[in-house]
Amino acid sequence: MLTELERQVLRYLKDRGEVGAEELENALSLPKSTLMSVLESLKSKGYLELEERIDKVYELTEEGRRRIEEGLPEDRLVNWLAGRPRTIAEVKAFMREDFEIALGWARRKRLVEVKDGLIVPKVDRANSEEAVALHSLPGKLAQEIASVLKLRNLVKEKEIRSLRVRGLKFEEDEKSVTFLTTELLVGGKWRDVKFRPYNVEAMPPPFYIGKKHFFVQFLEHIRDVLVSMGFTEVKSDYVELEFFNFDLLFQPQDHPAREIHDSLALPGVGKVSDAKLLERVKEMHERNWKYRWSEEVTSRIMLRSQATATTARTLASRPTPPVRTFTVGKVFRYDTIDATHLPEFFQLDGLIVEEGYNFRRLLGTLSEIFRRIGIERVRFKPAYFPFTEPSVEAYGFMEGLGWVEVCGAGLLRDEIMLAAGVQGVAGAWGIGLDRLAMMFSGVKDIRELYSQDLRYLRNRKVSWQW
Ligand SMILES: N[C@@H](Cc1ccccc1)C(=O)O
Repeated sequence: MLTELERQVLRYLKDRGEVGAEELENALSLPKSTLMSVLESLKSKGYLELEERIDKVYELTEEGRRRIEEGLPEDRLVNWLAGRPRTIAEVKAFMREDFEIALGWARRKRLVEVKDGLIVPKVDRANSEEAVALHSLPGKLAQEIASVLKLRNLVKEKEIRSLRVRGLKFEEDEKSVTFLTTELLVGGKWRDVKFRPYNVEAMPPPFYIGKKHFFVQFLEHIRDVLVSMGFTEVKSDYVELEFFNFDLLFQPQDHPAREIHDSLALPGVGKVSDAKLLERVKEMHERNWKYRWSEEVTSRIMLRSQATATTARTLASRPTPPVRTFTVGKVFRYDTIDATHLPEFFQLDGLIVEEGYNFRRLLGTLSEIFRRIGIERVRFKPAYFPFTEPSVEAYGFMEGLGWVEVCGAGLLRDEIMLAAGVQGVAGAWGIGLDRLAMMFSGVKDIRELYSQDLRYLRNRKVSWQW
């Protein structure tokens, strides 16, 4: 069965046989894309043929446009002479910079000859065929004249593509049968009807099954990696006391990270419920940093700026070693949004507390995490964090990107372990997850990780391999 549009096209073709697609487009006032799909469909059903044509047309160059206004130099020369011979000097004075061209072409075309220092016209007036041709542009040109004009840099070639539509059948094929019915079978009528063939190449409509956001998939993959290494996930709230975000982590109260332009303060205050812990932290700050520690500052609330705040809370719960916990969560920092920065992003922070844990084992733990994430080559560099000693930064090698900073880590300071009242040696680390996700998914703009555009998300994939 043909659609109404297909029938319309056939009706138009019936009287004309062959037309240009552009003509059809205008006659039926259809958008080009619609017309094209109708034509393709009719073609596949054998109603018409399509032929793409490439026509050469010519158009004026800048110079061509100027010449056509003033007249070609040789024509101007002849028309100025108006049948009378003139001296070369006179002609030069009139033609100026066009003298050579004018004389050259006029002689070649035998419009003038040069005799005894005079330029003698052989015709009274000139209007060369080139000038006539130029006036007809843009359009087609005869081969010889086209090559002359091209040589004189007066025209340039342009290709115009067009589609010719040639009708083959103009009446709709007799109706074909799609389903074999009992009636057709019993009556034997199936012998006479025409069956419509299956088109096994037809594209089915896309079917979108529900799936997780690719960034969520990535975060879950990271969780699986940590769980596979014997870690337990812990969580805490976005709204955090400065106490856990900073003080318990040995970050002094005048530390620049605590400034308003770095972390996001919230109105109101909270309370540290463990008075003894509070007392020990106060003592730790005053003894080591030598300043008057303020309980007011530590009670302020903020959007946590590092997932290490969750680690601090884990320590404050005084777990008995061995401890292996991690947290995957959002953190917040004041920042201007661009392709690589957002004021909120994800961190993975981990904690290991064990008897006899040490720095070398920490480096081993980190290498193993990265190996399981898919980063085989890791390098370490000394670093500084207020809460760890010694501290390192880890760099992972990624194809096409080189060495990329992937993590900060270290052994938690004794001061912190003492204040928290936890036995053993603790290794801690923080990994920025957004950048890793960008690298694994090939996303160039961090904002895409948070995209809610379904059309975009349907085609987004993360691969766990490089
Ligand atoms: N919290 C640190 C990373 C870190 C975590 C744990 C130990 C050492 C470093 C950051 O955000 O930069």
